[in-house]
Amino acid sequence: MNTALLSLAHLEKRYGGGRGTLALQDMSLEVGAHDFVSLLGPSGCGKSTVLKMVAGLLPVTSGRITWQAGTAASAQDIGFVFQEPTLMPWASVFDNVWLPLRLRGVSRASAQARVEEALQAVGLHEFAAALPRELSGGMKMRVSIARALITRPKLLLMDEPFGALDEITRSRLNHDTLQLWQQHGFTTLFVTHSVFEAVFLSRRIVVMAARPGRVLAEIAIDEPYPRPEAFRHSARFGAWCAEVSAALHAADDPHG
Ligand SMILES: Nc1ncnc2c1ncn2[C@@H]1O[C@H](COP(=O)(O)OP(=O)(O)OP(=O)(O)O)[C@@H](O)[C@H]1O
Repeated sequence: MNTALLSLAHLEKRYGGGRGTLALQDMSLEVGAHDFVSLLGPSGCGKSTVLKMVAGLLPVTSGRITWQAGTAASAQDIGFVFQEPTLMPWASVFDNVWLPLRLRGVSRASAQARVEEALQAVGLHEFAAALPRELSGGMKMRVSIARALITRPKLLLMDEPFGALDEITRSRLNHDTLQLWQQHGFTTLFVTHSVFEAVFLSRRIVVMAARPGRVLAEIAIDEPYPRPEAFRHSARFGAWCAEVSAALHAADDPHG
């Protein structure tokens, strides 16, 4: 694998003190530069907790998060895409994407070329003046991705970004996410409940279980990129999905 961008060592998270929920137990993971790693598991296995700790939004209870020298975990190095697009409803697509630069003091005029480039990258260059309510769910998510990438982060954190979309839009955004990832060279840490989505996208899948949140297995999806749509319908895809599903169900929780 490439040099590690980020390494998680024996991470643990307990919410609410000594007797609180053990949200994550003993998670270790190396994320390489330009890696695509998915965290896959049922609700409550601690996937969002991991992303929030990596983003520095939540303190770890124990364990360590280490960044490769020279890639300090500043907000500038990390882009975050949530399940909800979280756009400002009163602001145009352009102004939503400009926001992270604006917060850094970059004027609208100076940001123009970069915002246009980001909108072009997600296929929304004709919608710069539109308001969020004029867009479909998939288009709103594209705006959210453009906003996350506008600062050219080294690491893109995606927390179930396509879970609320219809299947066709979801497939298209899977494809476009891989294209952006290949073109721009950032690292992606992606959270999903979907075995199919994890297999289609990832170089590696971290399979997790709940109560307590923990890692069950790490599976490398040894398939070349770019991954064409035909990959989804191939026997190899089916075999990967079967392997990942088996790992996921190894810890079947009768109360789950
Ligand atoms: N702020 C909090 N306070 C207390 N418990 C929390 C908090 N946030 C999450 N938890 C608990 O920690 C565990 C892991 O939650 P987390 O949201 O990380 O899981 P997840 O795998 O992302 O779930 P989902 O797929 O439903 O988003 C769950 O049991 C959850 O109830």
